[in-house]
Amino acid sequence: MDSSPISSSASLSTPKFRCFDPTNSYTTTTPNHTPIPRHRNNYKGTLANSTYPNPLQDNPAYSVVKQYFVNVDDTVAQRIVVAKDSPRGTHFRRAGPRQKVYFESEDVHACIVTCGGLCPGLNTVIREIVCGLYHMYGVHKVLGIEGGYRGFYARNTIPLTPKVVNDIHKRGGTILGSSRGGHDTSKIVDSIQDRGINQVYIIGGDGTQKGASVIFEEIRRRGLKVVLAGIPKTIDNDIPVIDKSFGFIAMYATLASRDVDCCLIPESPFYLEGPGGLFEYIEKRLKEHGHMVIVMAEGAGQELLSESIRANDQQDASGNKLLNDVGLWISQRIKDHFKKRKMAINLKYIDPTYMIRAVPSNASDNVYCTLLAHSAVHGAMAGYTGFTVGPVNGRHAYIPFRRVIETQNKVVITDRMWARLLCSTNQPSFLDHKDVVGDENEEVPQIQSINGENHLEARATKHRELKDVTEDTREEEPPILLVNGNSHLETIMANQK
Ligand SMILES: Nc1ncnc2c1ncn2[C@@H]1O[C@H](COP(=O)(O)OP(=O)(O)O)[C@@H](O)[C@H]1O
Ligand SMILES: O=P(O)(O)OC[C@H]1O[C@](O)(COP(=O)(O)O)[C@@H](O)[C@@H]1O
Repeated sequence: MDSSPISSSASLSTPKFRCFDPTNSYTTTTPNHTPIPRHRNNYKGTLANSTYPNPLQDNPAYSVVKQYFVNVDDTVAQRIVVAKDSPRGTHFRRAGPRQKVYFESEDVHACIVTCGGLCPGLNTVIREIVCGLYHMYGVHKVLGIEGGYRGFYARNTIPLTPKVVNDIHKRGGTILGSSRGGHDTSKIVDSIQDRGINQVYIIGGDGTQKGASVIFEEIRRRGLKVVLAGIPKTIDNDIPVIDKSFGFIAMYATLASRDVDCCLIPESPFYLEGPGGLFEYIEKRLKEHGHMVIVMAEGAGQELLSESIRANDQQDASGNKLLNDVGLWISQRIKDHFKKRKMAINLKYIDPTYMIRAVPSNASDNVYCTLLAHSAVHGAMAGYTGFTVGPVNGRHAYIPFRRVIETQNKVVITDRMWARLLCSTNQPSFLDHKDVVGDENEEVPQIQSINGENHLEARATKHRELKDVTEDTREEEPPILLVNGNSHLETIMANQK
């Protein structure tokens, strides 16, 4: 029986379910204190007791593994660096196979859905959920829901077997299709209920996890014995708590490729004109090297657009704000600037969007996606529910939906990783030391989190007003490659050759 301190069996709200800590996590106050469960309300992070032996114990592939099963008491700490006598912080349930499982294999009827924007790796996750269920747990009823959330009530389904998914990880996109919008909680849960599904695997970004959380609440409200597992994907790294996700990010692509001379991201406001501005840097770089590559992440420099252009409150079907295409606007500003300075340049602007989003995943993401999928399967088989799986400080954990939807991850531009990028490109930071030092008593966040950077915005605005100070002419046309979106530079560079 599961005797985890974070899954107290003390309070039963219905005869069917055991009542659990709402976050599947707990917080300790001091190093010596016993874990204190948080919010002991009516949240249920698991179905009833796991009673069946895990079929993995008879699997020859795993019989060689010492201590293969994860102790039900094991947790993963969200904060691993803590000052003496400071709170220990939140702990999450450690992911992995349990000695006892909640479901008997033949009783499982699982389904998989992919939602939101495409991301390299979706097919790998689908493949590994199907193969994990089949080969590790002997589960043979797995259904693919086509076309995202709306597919639950409006589209077809595909039976998924290891044979069907065998090669899909070599292809981009998702074999199930995806969509934005169309989240109708009632209809989705009706469909889950009508089809007799008891394990739901939902792969998607922050919007998808929000949708999953609402479905989870409805499932609970109806008292259904259905587990819901979220697998996070994100092209823009905005899911908090987890160390990383699969997909591509302008910052990491820049760091990895070393081909980029300047990477512009929304978290780091920049300005065009005057000392320390983008134009000055472009000119310097072109004079030094004769060419340069600028990467613009989606959403970078929105604040540079005038009020009239920015007055765009449109949203996509999922409610995401539609961003303006700053890349095109900046391309024109760069051209105008150098024309005025009588310096000939040859600027090529490329917006790769789905060329990036729809490529197959790379080797490292394939392995990462496999771990995510297997962790989700182990959790679901053990009867855990309402979680997103992901690595926290390097160890996979089951993170309650609430934790991953309450905030958005951002790049912290006063962290070492952004400094590494600045160091690798040599681009200006668009900051002064005094902007960075700020309040010396301010606590450095341990994970990337939302931080108010308004002083940076103010400075960027100030510099935007500055005018050119020198005139110069050149005859050659040094090329600039401006790459927009969440860039996968290998693709871009290959397309250029
Ligand atoms: N707050 C929300 N509540 C319920 N469903 C949501 C919510 N936000 C997004 N969704 C649904 O999740 C799906 C994916 O969301 P979207 O924002 O397009 O992509 P992503 O998951 O990649 O961020 C869509 O079907 C959308 O309707
Ligand atoms: O590339 P598309 O389909 O136009 O979507 C753009 C949306 O996707 C995002 O880049 C987020 O990607 P995710 O789908 O990974 O959450 C948003 O920032 C933006 O709203």
